[in-house]
Amino acid sequence: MYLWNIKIVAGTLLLVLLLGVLYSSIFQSHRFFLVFENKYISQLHRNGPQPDFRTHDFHFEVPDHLQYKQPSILQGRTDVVTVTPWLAPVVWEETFDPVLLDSIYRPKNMTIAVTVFAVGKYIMFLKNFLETADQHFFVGYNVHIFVFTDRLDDVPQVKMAVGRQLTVRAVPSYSRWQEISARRMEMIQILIEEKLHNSADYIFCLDVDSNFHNHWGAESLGGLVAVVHPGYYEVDRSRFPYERRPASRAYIAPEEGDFYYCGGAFGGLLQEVHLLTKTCRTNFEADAKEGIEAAWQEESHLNRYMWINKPSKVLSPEYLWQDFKPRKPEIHIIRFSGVIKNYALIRPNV
Ligand SMILES: CC(=O)N[C@H]1[C@@H](OP(=O)(O)OP(=O)(O)OC[C@H]2O[C@@H](n3ccc(=O)[nH]c3=O)[C@H](O)[C@@H]2O)O[C@H](CO)[C@H](O)[C@@H]1O
Ligand SMILES: [Mn+2]
Repeated sequence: MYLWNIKIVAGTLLLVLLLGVLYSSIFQSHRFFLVFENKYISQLHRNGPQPDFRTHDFHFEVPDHLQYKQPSILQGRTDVVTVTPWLAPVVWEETFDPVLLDSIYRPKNMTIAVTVFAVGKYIMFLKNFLETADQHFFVGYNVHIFVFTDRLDDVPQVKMAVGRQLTVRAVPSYSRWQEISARRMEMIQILIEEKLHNSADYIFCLDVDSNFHNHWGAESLGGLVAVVHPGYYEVDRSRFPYERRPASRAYIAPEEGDFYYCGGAFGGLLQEVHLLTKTCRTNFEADAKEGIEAAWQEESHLNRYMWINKPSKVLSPEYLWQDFKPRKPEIHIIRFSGVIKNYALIRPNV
């Protein structure tokens, strides 16, 4: 009888122990999951409260009897890759027909918003940016350019074609160029929430120290649009200048990532760019609280975002070249390109 009691007590203890182990393992994994979610926010509130964005029709109707070159699935560019492994188009010259695209998109009467920051001495780049945009960027569409600057009196008067408008927003200046560049995410997020969500369809966020040289139009439209950086498309991903410290929310491991994308040009539908900017801003600020600034500031956070949230359209380096780089044979046209600049003369810090 005594032995029987000991067996019951031992059995009960064993059961309690097993339940304890089970409980703590579930609790721990749950907690780990929460910490992970918290630390590496890849995208905020896709299903949560969002501004009331415009709805879109993706109906591709063309006028009767429109004349254009016969499409082929056998002939076309063979020197470059024109689709990603997740089946997003990669846009290169000669992969699209601008006449056909305009006949689809122009009747939709959409508005394309553009953000461009000209803080401190970068105001010197604004005139050429605006003038060349008028000549090459979405010609014939409604284009609304938002200039963010701390030098309101120095914004140049530039004549713009019918259907195009410019709005100037005052922004503070920061003492470090890294901060000026990175804070763009926050300001674009706020612009979309306050003003754009129901008055534009697509948005492109561009560097001011760049000029347009050739057509940039409807072929670039997509849900989430990224540009492959001209300096890294021939480089193994382990050598991309991604943020490599695991402590940062922009971290990407050497064997991870798709392309190295530019911080100087990205865009897409307003709701997509809203999520991107909000997520990058949140992660940038959370890193800053822990004393970390990613290797290339918001560009590093953008690269992590685009790795997790694959862009639906990828623009080739034709869409952001660099003037100091000799043109490569695969680059048949340069549409937009960064000017050569003297960093020591124009940045507030070195
Ligand atoms: C071509 C490209 O992808 N460029 C990116 C690259 O370096 P960049 O050398 O192109 O950076 P940058 O000096 O052009 O700064 C980015 C942008 O911030 C604005 N600005 C900057 C400093 C200043 O004093 N005033 C001012 O207005 C301006 O719009 C400028 O174009 O890495 C940066 C990381 O931080 C940004 O992601 C840039 O977009
Ligand atoms: Mn730049």
